[in-house]
Amino acid sequence: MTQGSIRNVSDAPGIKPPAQPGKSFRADPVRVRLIGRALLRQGRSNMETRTVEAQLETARRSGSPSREFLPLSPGPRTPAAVWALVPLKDFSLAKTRLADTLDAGARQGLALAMARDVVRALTRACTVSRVVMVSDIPGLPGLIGLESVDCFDTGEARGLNEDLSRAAAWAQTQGAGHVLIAHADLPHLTAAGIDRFVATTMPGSQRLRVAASKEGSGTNLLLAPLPLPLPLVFGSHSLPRFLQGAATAGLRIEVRHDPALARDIDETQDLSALMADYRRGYLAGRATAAWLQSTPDSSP
Ligand SMILES: Nc1nc2c(ncn2[C@@H]2O[C@H](COP(=O)(O)OP(=O)(O)OP(=O)(O)O)[C@@H](O)[C@H]2O)c(=O)[nH]1
Ligand SMILES: O=C(O)[C@H](O)COP(=O)(O)O
Repeated sequence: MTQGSIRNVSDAPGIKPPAQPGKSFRADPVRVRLIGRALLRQGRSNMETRTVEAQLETARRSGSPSREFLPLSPGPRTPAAVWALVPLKDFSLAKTRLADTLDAGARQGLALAMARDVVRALTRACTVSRVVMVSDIPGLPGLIGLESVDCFDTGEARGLNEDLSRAAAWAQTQGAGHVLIAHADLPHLTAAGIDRFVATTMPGSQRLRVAASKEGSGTNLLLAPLPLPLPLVFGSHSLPRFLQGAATAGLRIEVRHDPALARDIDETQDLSALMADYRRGYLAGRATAAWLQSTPDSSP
């Protein structure tokens, strides 16, 4: 596509037109910036889309070694060993709530970048023994590009909670004492923040701990003993449901409202805040920063 062919927002690469042209377009600063960038960079987003797709295609071709779990190297286990589980759905299906702002290729790129950052932070946390991605994405370890990360291959789609429950049960058979479930859309996550969250886990403790999302209704992190003492209920407004589940089971659950753990990226306004943080140098996630940096007018 050439510059001359971009006539309006819907022609701009990487950006979808607002659902209600005019109204939401004017009201939404992040969309304005994104559209401005798209007009400036013209075909670049298409190029990025191809880059992400090329990576995905390469991963697909190489495939996961099998539908079985990737081999894990044996290591010392203690009853308190905390294993991180990061659920990941197909990147082409991710971040649908950003569909009014970003096209499919851009959403894939952002989802992959944030996943890399979350996984990286977990691998650096002293309190986490092992990091396992829970997914059916072929070749995922290669896509994430980090060593010492494992993948629990979920096989056919069964849904987030079922996938995580099975991964948690398997982790227990491998020696995990606790699981730390971390969603993949937390680009502000740092090893220090994770260690602060996990630090006081006691061997054999039946307590649960959750990190609330910024709205206070979602569950960004869950630390739970194994076997899981309550059913997983991730999804919309999961936090009150976790609290209810713990109350029903007579379990103690601690809710942390830590700004460093609260900021998931779901909606367009989250993306706007993310860009503002990035510009002020307040973004921990390097891959997400690179994704933002790759737009010409976001450079300092
Ligand atoms: N393994 C697995 N992971 C999932 C599944 N559904 C969602 N996830 C992951 O769970 C986390 C929370 O996902 P959601 O909030 O449902 O989806 P999202 O892509 O972040 O955003 P939306 O598409 O806008 O809802 C993300 O890390 C997803 O990749 C699933 O069925 N299986
Ligand atoms: O339980 C949760 O909080 C989630 O599974 C993630 O939901 P969200 O993406 O709507 O915050």
